[in-house]
Amino acid sequence: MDSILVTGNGALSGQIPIAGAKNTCLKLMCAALLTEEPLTLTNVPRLSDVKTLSELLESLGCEVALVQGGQAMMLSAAKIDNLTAHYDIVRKLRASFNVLGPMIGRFGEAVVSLPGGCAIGARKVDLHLSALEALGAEIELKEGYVHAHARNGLKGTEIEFPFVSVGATENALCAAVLAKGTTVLKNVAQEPDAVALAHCLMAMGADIEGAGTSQMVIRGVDRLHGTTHRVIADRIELGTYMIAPAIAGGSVELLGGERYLVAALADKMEEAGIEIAETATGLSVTRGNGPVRAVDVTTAPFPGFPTDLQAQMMAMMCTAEGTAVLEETIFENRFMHAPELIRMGAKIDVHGGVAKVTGVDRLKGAPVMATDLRASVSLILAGLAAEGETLVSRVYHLDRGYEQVVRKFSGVGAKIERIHDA
Ligand SMILES: CC(=O)N[C@H]1[C@@H](OP(=O)(O)OP(=O)(O)OC[C@H]2O[C@@H](n3ccc(=O)[nH]c3=O)[C@H](O)[C@@H]2O)O[C@H](CO)[C@@H](O)[C@@H]1O
Ligand SMILES: C=C(OP(=O)(O)O)C(=O)O
Repeated sequence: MDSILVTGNGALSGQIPIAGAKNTCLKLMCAALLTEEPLTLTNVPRLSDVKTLSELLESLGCEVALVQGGQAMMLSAAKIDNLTAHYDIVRKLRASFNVLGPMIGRFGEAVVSLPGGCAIGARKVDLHLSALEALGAEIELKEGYVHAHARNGLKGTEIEFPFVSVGATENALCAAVLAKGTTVLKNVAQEPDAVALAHCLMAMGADIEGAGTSQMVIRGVDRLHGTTHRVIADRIELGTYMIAPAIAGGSVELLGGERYLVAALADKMEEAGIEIAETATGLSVTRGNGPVRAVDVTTAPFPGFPTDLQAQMMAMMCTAEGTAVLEETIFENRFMHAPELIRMGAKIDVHGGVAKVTGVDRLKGAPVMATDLRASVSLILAGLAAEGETLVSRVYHLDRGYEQVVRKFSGVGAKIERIHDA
């Protein structure tokens, strides 16, 4: 298994291009199953998750072709000949469970393994299933698989989610676009990923009102057609690289970054004393000479502070002035980076869903282990300003969500290299 070696190397300076959003792209790829016409995606991130989901779609009979060096993808679901999404692929990423909505919507039948993804909590799928049942699907759980049938097709209805779920919103939306009649989805996710999915579906002929608000009204149509859709910038990659100069010092421009994607993070970073400015080509982030102040953060659905940036924020707070309280409200087991940061000299107390981080002057490099995707990158961030060498092992987690991570960090002056396992 490869590792990444980071050596604290002082202030950063330069530009980092932000890739297309993983969590948007994966859901758009699933939506290709809704039509026999080709869906073309551009600004596709070159990530192992994209490759894994391509393999899953291919196993169903979908044709997937990458062009432009992997940055554009053509998907054709004209000849779907298998309606079972197998455990050996679905277990690798959570987003693969989102083939269920499109398959039941278009074919009235689907067998999908219960999902995997980062081990950050129980991550139930009850909301996905109850939404599909409300639309008329019969659901049975057998040997780790969801068996869904809608022999007479799905019928529009009103569904109110008890709390916000991005994945369940997206699965229900994809199932409803081809259902008979009108579906009203209440308390839906407003994450840019879910909004982008709705916009792509609308470009494919779906009739959807209210994307980006807490309620969506979907009037079912008979069929969808193909389109070309550009994947929006990855707000989590953007937020991660925004935090880099806040930890290491210096000034970095994030090309393609837009403030609305990371407003909750940008507000907190400004409160901590970091300067953020919108430029003609993206967002620039500068750490001046003053200290970084501790700021409290509570994760919440969009437009709240994203759970996917909590680990990176914790890395930033490790050397801030004062004590920061970080509260994780989305996933019950998402502080696995804390013990690793403590190995680097951080002062962190975790009790349930709350971590108290008291800033120290400097972290010290250490061998650390990546436990999940965002935890991995938080250790790299911490290593940027640590004294000596930080060796982050198990970087396969990182490859799921960060393309060309070594090139992007070293492009702004970080001392970082990938050590390939012999
Ligand atoms: C609201 C939120 O921040 N969602 C994040 C979540 O999306 P993802 O779609 O993976 O998760 P959900 O938004 O569905 O989950 C939100 C919460 O609801 C729970 N839940 C979800 C579905 C369900 O059927 N039953 C249930 O109990 C989950 O365990 C979690 O506690 O992880 C992604 C990857 O880290 C992030 O990009 C998303 O921003
Ligand atoms: C946890 C993530 O991915 P997944 O939902 O696939 O585990 C993530 O994108 O941060």
